[in-house]
Amino acid sequence: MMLSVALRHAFPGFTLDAGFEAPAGLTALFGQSGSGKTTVVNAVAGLLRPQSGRIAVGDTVLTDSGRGIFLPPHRRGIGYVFQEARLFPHLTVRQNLLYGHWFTGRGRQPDLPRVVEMLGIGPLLPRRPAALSGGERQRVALGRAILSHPRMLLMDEPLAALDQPRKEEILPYLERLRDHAGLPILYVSHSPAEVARLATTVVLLDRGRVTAAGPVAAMLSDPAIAPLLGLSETGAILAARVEAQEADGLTRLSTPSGPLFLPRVKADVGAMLRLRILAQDVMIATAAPQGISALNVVPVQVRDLTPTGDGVLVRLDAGDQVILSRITARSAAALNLRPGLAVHAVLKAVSVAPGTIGVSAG
Ligand SMILES: Nc1ncnc2c1ncn2[C@@H]1O[C@H](COP(=O)(O)OP(=O)(O)OP(=O)(O)O)[C@@H](O)[C@H]1O
Repeated sequence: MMLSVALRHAFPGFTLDAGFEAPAGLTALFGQSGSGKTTVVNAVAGLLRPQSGRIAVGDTVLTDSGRGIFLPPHRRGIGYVFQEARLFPHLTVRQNLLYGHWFTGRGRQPDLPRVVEMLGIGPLLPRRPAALSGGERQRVALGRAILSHPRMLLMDEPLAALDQPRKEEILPYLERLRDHAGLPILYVSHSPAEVARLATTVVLLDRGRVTAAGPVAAMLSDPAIAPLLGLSETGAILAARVEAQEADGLTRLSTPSGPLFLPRVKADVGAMLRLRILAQDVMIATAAPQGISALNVVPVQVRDLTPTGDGVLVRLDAGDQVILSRITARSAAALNLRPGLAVHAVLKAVSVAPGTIGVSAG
């Protein structure tokens, strides 16, 4: 199942001219304020009829200006999750969950037990929304969206109204949805950390146009693209496998370029993790450093150097993965860094914050 979007719509002073494809998994629509994210979301939802364009999910055409097709919002089969969970206050959680199903279930059995289990909301079923925390409400809203048997999910900044602990509570459920729902999820976000943790595909919008799109690891490790998310947030993601929980509180991970050690990660041995390593937290050493406190020294090879605002972004090949490092131009010159040079990337164990570790499928 794939969402494909091609749109052109001109407002006075702003033209959206955007096309992208969102496969099953989570596609993050990322861009500055005013770049056109909401306009895309409204067009996909059927709240905006574009002057020209085509939007389809799999074989189902939602909008096709050429053929005069424009399905109304309630016939699009889209499950929505907004910033604020819009639950019915007078209904219990169970009734809220089944509400969408009554309208769109089309006779199918609701898969309530499976969804309740996936979202961990069993104990909440008899309660009303007023008796839930913000994070719990958002989990119920996710459940309601899934139980409406949608073709796709549309999430517009679903975590923006939550504080950090509440966000942490929801993220694992979003990961499960991403990996197990088998649906395209179009996810609007302002947050590079959320994109790095959740996205399978990233679509970058700038002034109404798609400036880059592709798989998350490639997008976040591309020195021409990554800084568009904000230079201080630039960082590659690495896939790693949990190898062991060690006695001194560290977790040993394996990557194609060797082991990594992190403060205890709550994950089972064998689990695959997605690590985010900010470019500003990576130092480069031309010789294997001795007598330093950093635990993680990874042998890498310089692929290229890209000047950025106030420094140089160095792309480092680590096995078949990429690490980005941001250093000063002076350091790059002093180390005589050049493509092909074998060096060591020094990562501080603390540079991988718990909030940016995600579990991913495969
Ligand atoms: N109905 C409208 N009439 C005129 N201009 C509009 C209309 N809707 C949106 N725009 C303009 O289109 C541009 C893109 O707006 P949009 O809300 O899609 O951006 P956004 O990326 O979602 O921004 P934000 O992150 O701030 O929500 C803005 O310049 C906005 O003023």
